[in-house]
Amino acid sequence: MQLSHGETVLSTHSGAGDDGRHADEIGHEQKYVSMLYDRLDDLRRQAARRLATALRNTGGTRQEQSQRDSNVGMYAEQVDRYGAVENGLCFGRLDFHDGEPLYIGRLGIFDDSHDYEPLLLDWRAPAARPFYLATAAAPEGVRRRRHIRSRLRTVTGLDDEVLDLDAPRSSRHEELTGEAVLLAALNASRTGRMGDIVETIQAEQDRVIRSDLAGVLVVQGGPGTGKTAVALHRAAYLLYTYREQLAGRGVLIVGPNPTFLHYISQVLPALAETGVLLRTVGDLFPGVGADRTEPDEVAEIKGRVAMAEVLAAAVRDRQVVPDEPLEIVFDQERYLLDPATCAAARDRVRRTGKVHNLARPLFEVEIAHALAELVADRIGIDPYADDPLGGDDAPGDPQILAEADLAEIRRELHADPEVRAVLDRLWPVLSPQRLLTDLFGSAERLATAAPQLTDAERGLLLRGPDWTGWTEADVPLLDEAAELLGEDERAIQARQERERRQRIEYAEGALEIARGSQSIDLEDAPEDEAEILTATDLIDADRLADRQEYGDGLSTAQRAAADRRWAFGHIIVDEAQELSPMAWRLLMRRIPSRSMTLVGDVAQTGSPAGTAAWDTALEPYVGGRWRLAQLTVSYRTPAEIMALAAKVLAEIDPTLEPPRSVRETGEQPRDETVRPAALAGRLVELVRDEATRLDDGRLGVLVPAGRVHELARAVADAVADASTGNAADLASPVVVLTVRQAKGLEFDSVLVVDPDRIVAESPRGHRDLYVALTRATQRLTVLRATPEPVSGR
Ligand SMILES: Nc1ncnc2c1ncn2[C@@H]1O[C@H](COP(=O)(O)OP(=O)(O)OP(=O)(O)O)[C@@H](O)[C@H]1O
Repeated sequence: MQLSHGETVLSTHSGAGDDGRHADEIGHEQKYVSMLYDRLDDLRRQAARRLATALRNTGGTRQEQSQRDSNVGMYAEQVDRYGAVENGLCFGRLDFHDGEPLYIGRLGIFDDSHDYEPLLLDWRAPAARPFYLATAAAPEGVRRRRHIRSRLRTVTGLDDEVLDLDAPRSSRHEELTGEAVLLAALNASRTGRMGDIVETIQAEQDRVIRSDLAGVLVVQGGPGTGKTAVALHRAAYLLYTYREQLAGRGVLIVGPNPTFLHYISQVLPALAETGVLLRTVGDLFPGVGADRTEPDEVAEIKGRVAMAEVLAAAVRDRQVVPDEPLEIVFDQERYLLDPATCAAARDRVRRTGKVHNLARPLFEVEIAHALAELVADRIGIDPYADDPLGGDDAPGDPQILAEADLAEIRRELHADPEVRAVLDRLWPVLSPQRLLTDLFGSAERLATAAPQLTDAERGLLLRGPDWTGWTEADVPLLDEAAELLGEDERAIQARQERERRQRIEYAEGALEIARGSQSIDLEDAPEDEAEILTATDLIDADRLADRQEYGDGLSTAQRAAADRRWAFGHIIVDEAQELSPMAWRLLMRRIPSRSMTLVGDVAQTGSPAGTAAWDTALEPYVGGRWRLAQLTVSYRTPAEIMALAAKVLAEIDPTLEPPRSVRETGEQPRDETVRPAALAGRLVELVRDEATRLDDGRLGVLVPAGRVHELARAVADAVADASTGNAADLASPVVVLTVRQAKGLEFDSVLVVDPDRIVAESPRGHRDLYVALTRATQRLTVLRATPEPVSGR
């Protein structure tokens, strides 16, 4: 392994075979690290004990219950947090020219017997920053940066960098920190799950991670520059730095697909942050699972911003004025409600500016009023007469009496089933689902609501009568419709019930944690403590859930997930270039403060509805008020592979610069061409061959979408444990995916099959190929079925 660039540090490695001095140093660090683990154990026991006590406390006033509930949440979270940092608790040490050394780790531990001196600094604390930023040229007072390697609780090695321009240099790399540890991490076999990079965050990444909370930050970077890693560490950093501000509102991370979310799902828990909500856009309409797929061209139309107008028109279209007078039988008499009356009622209600469902009661009043006048006419009540009932002896004010009669008639009309049926026809209460189902199920409705689309486009939107379910592109439309319609009571009640169920789940989780702590701690807990811990059995999840209702939002993520109108404290979008204009609208509604981090690469846009320029996507929401950070170094893709990918990038846009690879492998990508009929056979041979070289790593086979079933079957027949599809198990040694499914993922070795077809399959085909070619950390093989070169189109 060679480095692509130079560096100004001295790197010494200690481990097996090291001299006595290193052994002493390892022994010294081991002592310190063991002391930290003892403290961690104390903290964990203390939190478990407090959780048990809080759980045992029942009764009291609502306010007391609420206080206890927040304690339950807080201690449960602490138990979680202390458990999460078990691996690699302390990974760094800074020695300064003056003063005491600082140890850096996954969380802060303080010495309560010595004025709360830090024993271990949280990596996110400002004082820990030189660990990531100090260089020989700008050492920030640091003399030596030490990476402490460990397995479980044992220190296994040390990597030191002396930040001294005059020190002997072991490499030429100018910009890397913790080079040896970094390269070890980059060369390690992939596991199918993303790991954290907290030990080796690089300076340009650190600046993004610690950028201010406010405003929109766009992080643009080529493949493998660590955008996803940075996005996740930024979430952890923001929660640490702005905990007060974010705890109640929560942080949402949006990713491109469920496989990707699964791939990254371990990172934040390993950083002891569990409260972040990970979702795809398709998950963001509570109660709807977007599990159907549809052709790209349909998704593209649904993603257009014009769909907002289409939906608004579709709602207006449901506020009906009949062509003919409507006959209503009330109290055995026939009445005719004429179109002009309906139109006047509709216009008056529209003018109030209320959204459709919330305006329906106003429309009811208008129509009941009009009908009541017809009824009054017939039975001879004259609201304007002095004595509407005509009797000389009628007591009281005749006008008041007339109004009372009219009000009574209106009430009866209101309750009358026939009148209600008319109201439902003229101004139906609609759910977003109903509006969309009716719209996409009717050519006439589409023609009325979407004159700006062509016949062919409307034809693409039209669904057959037995269509059920929703696609990802439907979700922003449902959300838009919900805004236009307003929520009716039933939806609110259903949501409250869902929230209650989630509180029960949360409470069950808290009880599990308490019981788990009980079994860990009982061995060495004094007897009375064991008493306290077993008290958790007395509380059931249902009761705890009821108490949570008045709690302070410790299940923020769950509450946010169930509430369409939740306003988050911060939103991070990964692969943000894939969002359609309608998806942007949805997300912006979830973040009125516009505190967002958007990471992506406009050169990798695969979705036809996605964006090719950040300013176009953001203009409608923040104008030009967003800041851009660029990541320029690729940690994933070795230089040899990047050189090949760069040719495809030039096809996409010759002005775009590929990222600089941080390393070379010395192995050129393989390129093979076979006759089309021989492709599947040769693929199987290559997969078998690669599988033997994999060691413990993973092979990704990336194929054209149009051939995925056929080629996945061929691979599955040839090797055991191959996985494929939207729910592919990335831990399998061999995974067969389309490029879309492989977005954001990486493998030790990658086989790109039939690149020409990948390019031909979509208008963004070159971008797809660029993504495919940049997924490998070690080896790349391109298998073609045509004689054309990869970049030759
Ligand atoms: N500072 C770092 N230390 C160790 N590993 C790193 C570092 N930065 C990035 N990596 C690793 O490089 C790989 C690529 O990172 P990541 O997936 O975040 O890149 P990306 O920019 O999101 O790529 P893509 O655009 O292809 O989705 C990952 O394995 C990640 O862990």
